[in-house]
Amino acid sequence: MFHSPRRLCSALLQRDAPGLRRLPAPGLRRPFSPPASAPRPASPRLLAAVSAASGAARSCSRTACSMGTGTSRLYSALAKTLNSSAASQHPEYLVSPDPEHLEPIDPKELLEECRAVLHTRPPRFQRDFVDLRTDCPSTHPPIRVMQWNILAQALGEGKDNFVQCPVEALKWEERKCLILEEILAYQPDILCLQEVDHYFDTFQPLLSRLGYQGTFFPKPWSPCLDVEHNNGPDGCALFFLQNRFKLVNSANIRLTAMTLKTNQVAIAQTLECKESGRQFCIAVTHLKARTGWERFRSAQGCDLLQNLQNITQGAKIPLIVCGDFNAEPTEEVYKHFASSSLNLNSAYKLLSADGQSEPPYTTWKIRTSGECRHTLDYIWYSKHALNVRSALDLLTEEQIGPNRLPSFNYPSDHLSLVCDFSFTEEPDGLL
Ligand SMILES: NC(=O)C1=CN([C@@H]2O[C@H](COP(=O)(O)OP(=O)(O)OC[C@H]3O[C@@H](n4cnc5c(N)ncnc54)[C@H](OP(=O)(O)O)[C@@H]3O)[C@@H](O)[C@H]2O)C=CC1
Ligand SMILES: [Mg+2]
Repeated sequence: MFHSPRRLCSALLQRDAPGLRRLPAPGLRRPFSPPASAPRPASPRLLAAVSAASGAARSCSRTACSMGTGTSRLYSALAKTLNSSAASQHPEYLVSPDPEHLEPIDPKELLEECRAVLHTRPPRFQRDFVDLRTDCPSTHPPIRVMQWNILAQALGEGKDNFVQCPVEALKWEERKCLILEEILAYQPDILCLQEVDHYFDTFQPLLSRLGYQGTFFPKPWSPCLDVEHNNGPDGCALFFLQNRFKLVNSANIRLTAMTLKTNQVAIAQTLECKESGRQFCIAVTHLKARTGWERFRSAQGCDLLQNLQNITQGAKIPLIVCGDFNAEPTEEVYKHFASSSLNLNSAYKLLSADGQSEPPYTTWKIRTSGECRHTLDYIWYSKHALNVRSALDLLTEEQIGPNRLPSFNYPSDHLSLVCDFSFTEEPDGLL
C-alpha cells in the first residue's frame, strides 16, 4: 500500500563515478515538493484545521474531538500529537495508544498536513537516490531501509548545545512535522531510529496508522530524564510495514561492555518477507557517544556482534544492522564490524567512486566546542546475501549551510541514510 509509487524511479542524472546513476526521490515526494527556491505551499484549509487543533485539543476529550471524515480524523490525530507536550500530568510515554489510533491514514494526507504546518519554513532539501546495481534484476520489490538519529527533543533543547541553531527551529510542533515529512518522502519499508523520545505519543500512533508495526527500547538511564519538561527516556525504535513483513522473533538487547551492563541498547528482529518468504534479521543500535569512550564502544560492538551471531544462527540468516555508532571509520568498533565473520559491508561506502570509502560526514553541527563534522552512522548488510540497489545521496555542504544542523530546513543533527536492498538470487549462497 505504501511502496508502489517509488518503483517508477528511473535514472536521471549521471553521477561523477562511472556506473552510478542519480535517481529522483520517490513517488510522493515529487508532486508535493516545491521548486528549490519557492516557499512552501500553504493550504488554508489544512492550516486552519491544524492551528485550531492546537488549541482545541487542549480542552477536548478524545471522544468529544472524534470526527467523521478521513481528513478530520487525520486532523484529529495530528492535533493530539501536537498537544503531547502539554500533557505533563500524564506521562504519555507510558500510555498505550487507544484503538482510534489504529484507523489507517492516507500518507498523502498526512504529508499535506505536515507541509501545511511547515508553511513558514524554507523548502525541503532535494536529495536523490543513486542507482548502484542496475545489473541485478530482482523478481521482488526491494526492501527500503531508513537509518536515522532523529535527535531527541529533550537533548536538542536541553543538552546538545547547538549554538548556531535558533531555538525556534527546535520547536517540537514543527520539528515533528519535518521528521514525518522525511519519512513520508522516502517511504521506507523499515525504519531504524535513535534518540526517539516521542514514541508513544507521536511515532507509534501515527506510524501504526500508516501500516507500520513498531518496537521501542528506551535507554535505561536516558540523559533526556535530566532535562526539565522532558517527554520520557530516549531510545531506539524499529518500525516495519506489516503488509510486507511478518515478525518471526524480536530481541531487546541491553549492551554490555567487558561484561558490565551499559546504558546503550539495540533491537534485533527477524522478519519474513511476505512476497518472497525469505527471512532476514534487522537490528538498530545507538552506541555510547563522546571521545575517550572508544574502547567502551568497541566492547559494545563486540557484544552486539555476538548477539547477532546467535540470532542469525551463525550468519545463516541475512542481516542488516543500522546505527549511530558514534564512531568514525578509523575506530576499533568499525573495524570489528568490517572484519566480522558475519561478512558485513557498509552500504554507504558504495556511494564512493571506489566503493571503499565512507561518506565525508553523516552528522554536522556546531557546538560551543566548535564545528563537529563526523561519519558516525552506518547501514551494515550481509554482503553475500543482499545487494544494495540504490542509496539516498547525502546533503551537500551548500545545502547544509553555514550554521550546519539542525536547522529550519532539517530536523536533526544527523542525516537520514536510506538504502534499497534485494536478496541475491541464490538463497543458499555464502553469507
Ligand atoms: N542518573 C544516573 O544514575 C545516570 C544518569 N545518566 C545520564 O545519562 C548521561 C550519559 O548517558 P549515556 O547514554 O552514556 O550518554 P552518551 O554519552 O552516549 O550521550 C548521550 C547523548 O548525548 C549526545 N552527545 C554527544 N556528544 C555530546 C556533547 N558533546 N554535548 C552534548 N550532548 C552530546 C549524544 O548524541 P549523538 O549520539 O547524536 O552524538 C547522545 O544522544 C549522563 O550525562 C547522565 O545525564 C547516565 C547514567 C546513570
Ligand atoms: Mg545526539
